[in-house]
Amino acid sequence: MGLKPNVVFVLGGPGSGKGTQCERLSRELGYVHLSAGELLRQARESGSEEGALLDEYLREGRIVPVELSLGLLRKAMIASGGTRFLIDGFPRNQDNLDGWERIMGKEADVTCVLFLECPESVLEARLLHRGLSSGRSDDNLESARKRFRTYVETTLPVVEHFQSCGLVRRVDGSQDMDTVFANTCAALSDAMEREVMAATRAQIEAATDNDTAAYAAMCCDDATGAGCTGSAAIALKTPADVETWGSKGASANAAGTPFELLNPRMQIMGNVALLSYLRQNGGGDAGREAAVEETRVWLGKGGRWRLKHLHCSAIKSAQP
Ligand SMILES: Nc1ncnc2c1ncn2[C@@H]1O[C@H](COP(=O)(O)OP(=O)(O)O)[C@@H](O)[C@H]1O
Ligand SMILES: O=c1ccn([C@@H]2O[C@H](COP(=O)(O)OP(=O)(O)O)[C@@H](O)[C@H]2O)c(=O)[nH]1
Repeated sequence: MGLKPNVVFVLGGPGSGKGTQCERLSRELGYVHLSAGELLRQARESGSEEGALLDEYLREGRIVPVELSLGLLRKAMIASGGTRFLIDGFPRNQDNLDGWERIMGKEADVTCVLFLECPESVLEARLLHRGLSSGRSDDNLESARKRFRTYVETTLPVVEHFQSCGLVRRVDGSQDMDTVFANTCAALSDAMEREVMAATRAQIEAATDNDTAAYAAMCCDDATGAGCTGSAAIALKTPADVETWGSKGASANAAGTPFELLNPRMQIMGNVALLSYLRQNGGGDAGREAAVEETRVWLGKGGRWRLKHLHCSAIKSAQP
């Protein structure tokens, strides 16, 4: 099975700093940032037949039907080629949430919901200030107040829904930008750890399926592997490299061999993740059981996690 896209929803009142934080998170942590509002504004400008309708929705701060917003988001997700997304300003109401679950529920995993909390007075001041240069038809006092009401009435219940699922990470959005950024990074760390575990599992599954192309597609251009090859680090870039790596006995796999990752330890430093674990290969057939100590260094870049380095050392006897 391939790697499902991982999604972080970023919610908060109008002007709470969603776009500002997402832009920096995408740059520094390697996510693809998609703003539902921005995609709708682009669609409005594109001269499509929905343009006039969209203009009214945006000006009034009303939430457009999910078929439209989610259609744009889904198209942009596919076009990006990424697997790690910050989806900014969506889902904003029950219709959005139902649409997401119906259309994307099985296609993507929501790893967390980043929620920027900010009092209305701060939001209002920010939007009026943004209105001096944004050119947005909704950055005025009247629209701002309507958008805030919509946010309270329809978006907060969505946040409560995610809260009951244990997915919400709250951050005080009223602090200065650097402090908010540091707090959002901390709030995202467990979601990033889950992304890295999922990427690791997907890559090992590619190995056990002998899918060298899928394995290589998850590697950086300068990726290397070292350890039980008995030699210096070798390149791990192309499917042929992956084949060589496997033929040196590095992976101790047979096609479809089940495996377990025991005692995982992870450290995330910006867009670098370091993961060590004991891989127990099992299945019980033909004496292929073996344990391998592995360390994977992953780099979050361009909307994906890519393997930078793999070190492994086989343990001769898997059983204590
Ligand atoms: N922490 C902050 N402190 C002060 N101003 C901020 C902060 N975060 C964002 N802003 C400013 O407030 C305005 C709204 O931020 P933005 O990121 O566009 O919000 P949103 O996407 O939630 O509507 C922008 O002009 C932005 O520069
Ligand atoms: O999923 C979405 C996201 C945005 N919008 C519309 O786009 C506007 C602007 O949203 P954005 O997130 O860009 O800005 P914010 O209001 O958070 O500053 C909203 O008021 C809505 O009218 C929408 O209908 N559906």
